[in-house]
Amino acid sequence: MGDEDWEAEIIKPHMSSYVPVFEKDRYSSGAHGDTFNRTLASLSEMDDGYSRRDHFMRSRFASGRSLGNRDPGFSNNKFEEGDSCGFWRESSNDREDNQTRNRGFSKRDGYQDGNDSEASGSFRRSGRGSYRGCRGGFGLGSPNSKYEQDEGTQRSGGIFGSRRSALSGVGKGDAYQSRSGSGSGRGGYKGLNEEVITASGKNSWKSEAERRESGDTQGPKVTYIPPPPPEDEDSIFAHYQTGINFDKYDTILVEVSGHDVPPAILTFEEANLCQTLNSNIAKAGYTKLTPVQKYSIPIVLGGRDLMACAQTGSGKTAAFLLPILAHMMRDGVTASRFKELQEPECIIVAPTRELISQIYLEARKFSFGTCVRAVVIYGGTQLGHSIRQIVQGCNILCATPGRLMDIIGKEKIGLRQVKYIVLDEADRMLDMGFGPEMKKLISCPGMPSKEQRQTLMFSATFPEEIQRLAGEFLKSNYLFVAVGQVGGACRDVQQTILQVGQYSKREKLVEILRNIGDERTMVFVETKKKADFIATFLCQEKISTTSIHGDREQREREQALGDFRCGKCPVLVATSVAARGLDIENVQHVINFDLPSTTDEYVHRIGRTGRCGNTGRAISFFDTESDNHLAQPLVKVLSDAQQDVPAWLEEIAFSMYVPGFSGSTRGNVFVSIDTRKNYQGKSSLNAAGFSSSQAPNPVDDESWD
Ligand SMILES: Nc1ncnc2c1ncn2[C@@H]1O[C@H](COP(=O)(O)OP(=O)(O)OP(=O)(O)O)[C@@H](O)[C@H]1O
Repeated sequence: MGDEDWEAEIIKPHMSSYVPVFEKDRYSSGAHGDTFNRTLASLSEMDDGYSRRDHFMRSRFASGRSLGNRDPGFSNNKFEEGDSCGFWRESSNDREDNQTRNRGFSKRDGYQDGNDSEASGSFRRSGRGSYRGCRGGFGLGSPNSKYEQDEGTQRSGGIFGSRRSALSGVGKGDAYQSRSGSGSGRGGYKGLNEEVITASGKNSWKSEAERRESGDTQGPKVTYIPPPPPEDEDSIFAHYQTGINFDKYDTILVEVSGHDVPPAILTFEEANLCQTLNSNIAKAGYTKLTPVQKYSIPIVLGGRDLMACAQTGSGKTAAFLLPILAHMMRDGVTASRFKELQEPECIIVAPTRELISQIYLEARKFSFGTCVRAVVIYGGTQLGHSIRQIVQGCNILCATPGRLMDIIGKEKIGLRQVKYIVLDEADRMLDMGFGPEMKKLISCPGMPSKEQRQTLMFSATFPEEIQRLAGEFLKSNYLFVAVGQVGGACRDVQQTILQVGQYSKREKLVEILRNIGDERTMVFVETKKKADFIATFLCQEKISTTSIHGDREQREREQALGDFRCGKCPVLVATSVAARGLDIENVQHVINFDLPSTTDEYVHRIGRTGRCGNTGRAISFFDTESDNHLAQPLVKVLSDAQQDVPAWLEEIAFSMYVPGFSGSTRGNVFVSIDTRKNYQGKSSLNAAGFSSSQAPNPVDDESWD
């Protein structure tokens, strides 16, 4: 099911999330007296969860199960948090696992059971945030009575800010006002990436639409209207510089498999784009193609379906946007105008709100000066606002899955004209969490069949089992582009693994952050509660910190990202909701306070730094009490990325040796390939690219259609 598209906030009396109680002016961080305040007493209340889960639950890196909790302990410090082995027990809805856990790797451990965590089934996750400008279409301020109805018009800080400049629009004052879960009595908006807790306290697997139908709606409606992004040209084209390693992209091996592969292009000129697009590319500061762009642009221009896998931060967004826009321009797309039912030519979906907003801003940037109008809609915002954006005209619809399905259900979007569907973070979009929504999307009435549309999938990770599912969405002769090692970590990120026990993690974190100074750092933790807790703790230590996770309201999430982006809060504590896709300038460090449960998640997390040829650092805390099962795959990730592997880690990996783990297949967590090759055998490898491969036509294999 769905995404993060919950029009209504769900207020439940018995949510199991801990709700921190913030007390004004106790502690503060951030420039304008942002409150990140909570009483110590409240911290001591956090004993309702976070128990040790047995280690079977975390049996393997990449196993379908959540890898369990790491009891952070923290009891031997000035906070008294619950029982002695942990500061709280992890509640079933606290974990904010990401796709890979959701995905489940059923072949080995089976899919995770229903309500084990957010990772399971229908969760949604959200988050990614940050923004840059936008042009028409946003907001147009005044409420439209027709859609406004009783939804209210709350406005507050938003995610649309210039990349360079701080988010000017952020609402004041609440850099940290976390409302985890519902204990506050308001439940907080539940993103589509997040569990919904029903009145019974059970996780709900129903989509918002389903709940409405069944009368299972409660709580006030979401009224948040994101502020429009800046519309001046400078903001629209704001960008950061490519890094010293940008040119090294040329040396990465590229593999293309499939039939009749169009030759790669070497320059933007070769793509033969229209003048306006070329001018936008230049204004965006792009002078040279990245490898994924060299290959994907001609493939998409050639009308082919594509599954592309390239390292984090290497320009996948432009790799699909530019050729789609070029096609639309060539096909003589007409300016869309106000209509109750809009029929976009292109639908782009991504798993989190902040990511889809980022993609929207890219679409707006590249379509600047054309008649193509891009629109973004996502959960956690007022539905009427989404509708108002759409009815004004929509050629490219950027959406999170749940809001998209809601809008289609409301007949504001017709699908007959759809020529392009893009799944960004495609492995996430096809896993257990979002896969069902995506299937619904392609079987919606009016949606052109896969033979009549172009379907494009992009990600840095592409597990084989997900690739197989993707066959349902793609024409049988789709092409598979693998830049470098599929699912491999970006080599521009220097990875360090530190042995840190759970009781020492906070101390170590503070030590590292003090050394880092003001450099932008993302700290990943495993649960929403812990995100609150660690952010609070850091603020108390006078380290300006904000946080993002699925229990924060959308406005808060956007503000948190804005504060992080502009440097007001140089530390962002995040759950996996922020692991994918966020493209924030100058994130120099990623710290895995808790290791994630899968290598895919690890790769995405550390990919928030070291982007676009820039270098970055990732430090991960490895707790030998709970993380030993991760040693083997970690060694693999490190060595594949040509990083130093600590001897102690190798020893643990050796001691945990799993017969059959070769490291070369994705039993295989790390390396995926075009799964069709398993059957067909042929492909070719190109250095820096310029040849391509010819695999037998997959249509020959019945498992592929
Ligand atoms: N050819 C290029 N020249 C200069 N900058 C580029 C080029 N292509 C992309 N970029 C910039 O590189 C950054 C990363 O691009 P993008 O977000 O598309 O990466 P990605 O591959 O989608 O990453 P992730 O896997 O993390 O989602 C962006 O700021 C983008 O504007």
